[in-house]
Amino acid sequence: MMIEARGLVRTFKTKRGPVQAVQGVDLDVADGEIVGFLGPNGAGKTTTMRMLATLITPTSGTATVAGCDLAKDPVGVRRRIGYVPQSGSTLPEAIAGDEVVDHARLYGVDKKSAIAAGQKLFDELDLGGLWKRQCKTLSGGQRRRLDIVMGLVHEPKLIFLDEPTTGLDPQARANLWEHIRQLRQRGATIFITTHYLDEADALCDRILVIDHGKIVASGTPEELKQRVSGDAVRLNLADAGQAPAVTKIVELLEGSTSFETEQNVVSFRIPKGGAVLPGLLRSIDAQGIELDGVEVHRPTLDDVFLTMTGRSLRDDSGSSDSGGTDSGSSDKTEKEAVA
Ligand SMILES: Nc1ncnc2c1ncn2[C@@H]1O[C@H](COP(=O)(O)OP(=O)(O)OP(=O)(O)O)[C@@H](O)[C@H]1O
Repeated sequence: MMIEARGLVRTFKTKRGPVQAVQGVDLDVADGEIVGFLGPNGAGKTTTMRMLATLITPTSGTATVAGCDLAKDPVGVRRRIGYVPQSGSTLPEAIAGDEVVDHARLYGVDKKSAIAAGQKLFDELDLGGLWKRQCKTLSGGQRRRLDIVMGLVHEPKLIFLDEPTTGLDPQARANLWEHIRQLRQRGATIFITTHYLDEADALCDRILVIDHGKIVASGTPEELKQRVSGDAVRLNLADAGQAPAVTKIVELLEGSTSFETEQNVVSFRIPKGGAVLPGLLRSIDAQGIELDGVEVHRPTLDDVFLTMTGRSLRDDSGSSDSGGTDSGSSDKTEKEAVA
């Protein structure tokens, strides 16, 4: 197991009283997995990740990360991980390449290897030609990719990525996905938070959903989608008058729920909609009822979210870095802690 956490709790003291950001999280991440950590704003994702990356200490609970005990050997954990914070980790005045090399050297990489590894990553993440640029002159997307280079340059076996694709254009996102897949192929384990559900769906082997500081669901994207809502089926009837008869047939199907009729359309949800369809069509046909069309929609991760948390993840938070937390002030802490 690359990460094994039990009962992780983190409470923040604030002027308005304690904030229970993480309230007893158990999680396991196997070697070589890409695990997506999803949840609405303020759910506790960043706090959990920062605990696992040794940047803040848990109020209680235990964890083994990359083979080292989080409490007893935080230095061992730090040496084996890469962490790309939401808020970025480069200094505006610094030269991009220098930042990368300095960062790698903190992890014991010699200068020559650090330059070679850094420049290779620059090429792979479309930063070619920017090695000597001051960080503040880079575009937002370039700076984000520079953050990612910083997290990868020392070739960690476990990589924490906190919303790595926020602020990237679609092409850069796709490029980063490809890169993440390659990292996994080389044996790395990836723990990633994202607000983009399509990203989680396409990239992650497994997804953990957190809400109000607690894990509320865990599974492959496919399992989660099946478990929560089932497929949505819409039957277009040639004659709206047949809707009650069709509804009766549909209600008899095992696992069918959420029946709705709107004029000549009967809709419902059912697990594995594609598999029940042939039998259903035969039953409808046997009663002499004519259909104009049938649609089956697989549930999306957003459906999962809505069912699990009562909130949609598809809000506008992906388009800004706000998130409402202390991302500005955490910058320094993260840099110091890693150093
Ligand atoms: N340093 C802090 N001091 C006080 N409260 C904090 C601190 N850091 C986080 N919190 C609070 O803890 C809760 C969880 O925050 P966290 O940043 O972990 O959520 P998140 O799931 O990462 O959210 P987002 O998607 O917006 O980044 C929030 O209510 C947040 O305001």
